[in-house]
Amino acid sequence: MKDLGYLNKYLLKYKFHLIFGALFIIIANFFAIVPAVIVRYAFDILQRSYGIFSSFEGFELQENTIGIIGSSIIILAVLILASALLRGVFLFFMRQTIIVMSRRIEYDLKNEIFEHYQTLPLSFYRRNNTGDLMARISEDVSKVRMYIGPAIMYGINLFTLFVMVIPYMISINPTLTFYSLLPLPILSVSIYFVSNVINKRSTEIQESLSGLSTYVQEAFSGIRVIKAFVREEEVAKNFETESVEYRDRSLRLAFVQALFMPLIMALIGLSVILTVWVGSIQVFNGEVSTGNIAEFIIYVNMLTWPVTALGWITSIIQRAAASQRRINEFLDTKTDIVSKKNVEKEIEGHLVFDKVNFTYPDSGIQALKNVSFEVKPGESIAIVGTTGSGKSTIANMVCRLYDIDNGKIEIDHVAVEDYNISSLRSQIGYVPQDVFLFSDTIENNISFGNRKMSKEEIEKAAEDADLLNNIKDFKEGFQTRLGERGITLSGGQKQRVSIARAIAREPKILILDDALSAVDTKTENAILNAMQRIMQGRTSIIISHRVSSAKLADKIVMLDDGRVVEQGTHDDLLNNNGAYKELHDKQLAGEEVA
Ligand SMILES: Nc1ncnc2c1ncn2[C@@H]1O[C@H](COP(=O)(O)OP(=O)(O)OP(=O)(O)O)[C@@H](O)[C@H]1O
Repeated sequence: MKDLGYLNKYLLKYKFHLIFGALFIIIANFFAIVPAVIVRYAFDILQRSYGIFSSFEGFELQENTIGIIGSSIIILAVLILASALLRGVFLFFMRQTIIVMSRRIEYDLKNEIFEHYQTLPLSFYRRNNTGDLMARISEDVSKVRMYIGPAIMYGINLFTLFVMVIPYMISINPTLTFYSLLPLPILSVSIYFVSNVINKRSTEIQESLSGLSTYVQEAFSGIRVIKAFVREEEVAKNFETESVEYRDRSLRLAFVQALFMPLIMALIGLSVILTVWVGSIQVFNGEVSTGNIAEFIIYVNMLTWPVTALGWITSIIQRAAASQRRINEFLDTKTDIVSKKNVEKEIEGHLVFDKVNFTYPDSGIQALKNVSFEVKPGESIAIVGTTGSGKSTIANMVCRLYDIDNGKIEIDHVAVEDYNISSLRSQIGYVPQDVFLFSDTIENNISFGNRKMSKEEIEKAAEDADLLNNIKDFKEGFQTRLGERGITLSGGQKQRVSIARAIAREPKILILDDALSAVDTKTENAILNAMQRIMQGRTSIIISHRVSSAKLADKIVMLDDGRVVEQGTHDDLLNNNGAYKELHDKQLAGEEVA
């Protein structure tokens, strides 16, 4: 319950919805009670009039009596209709205030969680899988909404109806009240247990369903591999196993759900029987009228749903509390990547790594060991090395996606931790190793870093990334959609869109993390030459496996197992006859053979 306290700020925000909602519930309940009282009057009028009617047996006056009784009943019927109508109007207002409030809070909460997600560091995303992140923002928020909406609404309804009806019933006859309400607590407790079983089974079904959809999604994403390895039959068999589990769980749920209504009906029936039985005895004792029995039956029916709802509300609140606890867990996770001094300035791009050590927090792998190098503004540096030697880690450090263990990383003599993070990142153009493009147009993908880019700027970026000719070949040019419902680019084309996106924002530091691995050496050289213009006046970090990319850089750093083993110009390193020369000769020989 404590966890749900987090939502109080939202309830406060929408307090007027809540207050008016409660008011409308009270008014609607008032109009629900009125017909019961009218029915009692009608019954009593009928009973008394029957005596008068019989005494006029054989007289003309008997006809008139029928007329008088008939018109009184019609008036009462019109009053009942009017009450029902007014009740309906106020029930409409009740939902329009409280359910609307719950939908607004749901919207606010989703936005709050999403915005919070965006502030969290990469390590958070490595610890938690996407499914978990999605579940909290969709399923958990929906469960919480059930508390803010239906649970609160039916809770207030139950409370006001009890306060209004039960004292009134007791004032008429306490004994009859006791017997007619006797089955209701049993109803409430049974509903609580039944709805708990329903919830448990629904959750199981949800899990099966998400397992099933993850399986289908992966099967279709990897359809090429499945077909190439002729695994269709096995995949279909696995799908069937998952489906069978889903079907069986659904059937188990259907069984419990089928119990729900009969249980309610049986207990209501019991209440009615008790009311009629105990009521009749009291009519004979002269303690109540027959009208009172009719009135009590209506009250019992009126109280049944709220009492049923009590069990249901309790289980909704429990589930909402569990969901809110999970949401709070994420909301309480704060990013540890915060700026120390919030320095916001235009950088020139003087980058210094000084004895930097870094260990990935989740894997415990020390990816950088005592790494030192310097790049002057406008210079280019190539970082080469074997797989897993720590090249991409250097890019992560410059963008401050992680904080280093010790040592110093400075840009323009200011430690990276002191920069305002958004300001720093917005001046860096990063082409990651695993290209990620959005399912959007090519134009929007290129202008992603700065939506206010002009058409000319976007075209220029595409030209510099050697992409313009490809785009011109597409029927819709820059408006061509990529991804699921669009076209599929080749690996090299994707890399070039990613490069265009990075250079379009005119960054001060440009990082190409193995950005040309999917293009041939000829295209690689063409792109790098075209990029000379862009790289001018910018600090460029070119991370590569290939010596052909590295040799264009002003300086080369050779990494091995997280350590700098050599650094200098291409010629220096060739003269050194060390690891770089060895890599160079190997790749040259490879190219000649090819
Ligand atoms: N996010 C991460 N969490 C934990 N460990 C990581 C993470 N990223 C990389 N590592 C580990 O850190 C080491 C350096 O990885 P890095 O990606 O920097 O290598 P790389 O030189 O770029 O390799 P490649 O050329 O294959 O891309 C590797 O041993 C890798 O397993």
